[in-house]
Amino acid sequence: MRRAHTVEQVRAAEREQMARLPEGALMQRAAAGLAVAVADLLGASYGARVLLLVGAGDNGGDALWAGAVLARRGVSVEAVLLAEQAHAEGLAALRRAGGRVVERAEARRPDVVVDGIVGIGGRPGLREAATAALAGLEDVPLVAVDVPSGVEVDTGRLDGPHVRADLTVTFGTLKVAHLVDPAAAACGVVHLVDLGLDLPGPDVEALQPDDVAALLPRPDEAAHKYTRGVVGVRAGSATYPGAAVLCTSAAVSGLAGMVRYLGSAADAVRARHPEVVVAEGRVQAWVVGSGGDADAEQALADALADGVPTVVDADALQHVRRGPGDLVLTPHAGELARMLGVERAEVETDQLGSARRAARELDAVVVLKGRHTLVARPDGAVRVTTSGVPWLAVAGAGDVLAGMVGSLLAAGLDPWDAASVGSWVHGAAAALASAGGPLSASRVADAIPETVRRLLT
Ligand SMILES: NC(=O)C1=CN([C@@H]2O[C@H](COP(=O)(O)OP(=O)(O)OC[C@H]3O[C@@H](n4cnc5c(N)ncnc54)[C@H](O)[C@@H]3O)[C@@H](O)[C@H]2O)[C@H](O)CC1
Repeated sequence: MRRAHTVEQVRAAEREQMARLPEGALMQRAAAGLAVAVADLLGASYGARVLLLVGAGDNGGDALWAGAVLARRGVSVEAVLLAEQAHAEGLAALRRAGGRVVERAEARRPDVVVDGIVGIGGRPGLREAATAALAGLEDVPLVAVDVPSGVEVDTGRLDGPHVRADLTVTFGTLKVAHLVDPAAAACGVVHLVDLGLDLPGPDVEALQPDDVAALLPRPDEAAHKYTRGVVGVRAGSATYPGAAVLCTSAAVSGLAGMVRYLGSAADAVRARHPEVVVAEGRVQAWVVGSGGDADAEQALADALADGVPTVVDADALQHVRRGPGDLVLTPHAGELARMLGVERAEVETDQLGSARRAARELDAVVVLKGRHTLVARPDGAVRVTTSGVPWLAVAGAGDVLAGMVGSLLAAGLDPWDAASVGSWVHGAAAALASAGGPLSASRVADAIPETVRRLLT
């Protein structure tokens, strides 16, 4: 499990650790890890050029101390100071090692830029001096210290100009901005340097393959189709029969024991999946709404009347009301904006806050689909899905996700586990189906069994 903590949690843990260590030891650990990461990026150190952009605080101190380590390895290190003051010990160390402080205008073109402007002490946006210093370096590989300067660390929001990093070297623990978009997309590859911090429970977390494997349902020796769970699908319409096929393609991928389908696309579903039972009957979970069009409201009412966990997708989402029952809602940003009565841009800017608000207000698990899909629980717990690929942004992908989550609900996972495991497998199946290239939603559904096999063997 990857865990991300808030600035307050990190600072408290750092204070505890600093009390146990000699003065400055934590920063030395951080700087040493940063220097190794930059050296790896440079390849050959000797004669390479590194430009440090240094802010007023300890984030700049990390950069200066790392610069001193690199300078002792033969790297040509120059530092541009962007504030009235800079970390005194770090500055002295850099100069002792042969590094130079220069004005931006006289700095030589570097092989790597190190963003030590601000870290977890920064407010969102960039000041004029930072923006000016970054100008002209857009095509130079950039390493952010702790977090890219200008992002909102605890929410993942991007309010104003910010640094876009190729690599972010962070310390002690991940921060929320490393996992939650849109800030996560500005971090590049995130490398964590361990500081030995004693940390509380995380603010957000990201399932890893071993976590998913541990949560996936497996049939035992006595299993039969009913003990493995029956998932019902009420999806598709005369306008969108294909959504029913895609939704059942994922539901029938083998994680539940049986799939029932009720709706107007029965012929298309049966033709593609003869194992799907097109008849009324008991189910342990429903999936409603994918391609539902005008049928969605009645389909939702009929499904909710059964009082079983229900995935609500697409056209059924607008009919959801807060109420009893284990609901998993699977909106994209536009659908969530309509549900919350806000602009789409607000949801895209504050994905974490929007997902948490909807989960709390509707008393449901909310899956806010995106590059890093968020899975929010009514109590505020959030998991981030990092297994996907940009190629997954295709029509029908949401239909497949809904069917996937429904099958896990029917198999007995609780709504948060079903939604976060389903989202993770959905992303991983897309990565497998993509293999670096384009894909269709059908191929994602087809890749689910192999994705699960690779997790379980
Ligand atoms: N404390 C430790 O043991 C360790 C800290 N590490 C590094 O320290 C930074 C956090 O340092 P801090 O001094 O608290 O804040 P910053 O350096 O992030 O910010 C400094 C300063 O900058 C001003 N400021 C705020 N917003 C902006 C802005 N948008 N633009 C420019 N300047 C801004 C404000 O005055 C701030 O106080 C942490 O990220 C680590 O890099 C070590 O890594 C680990 C040990």
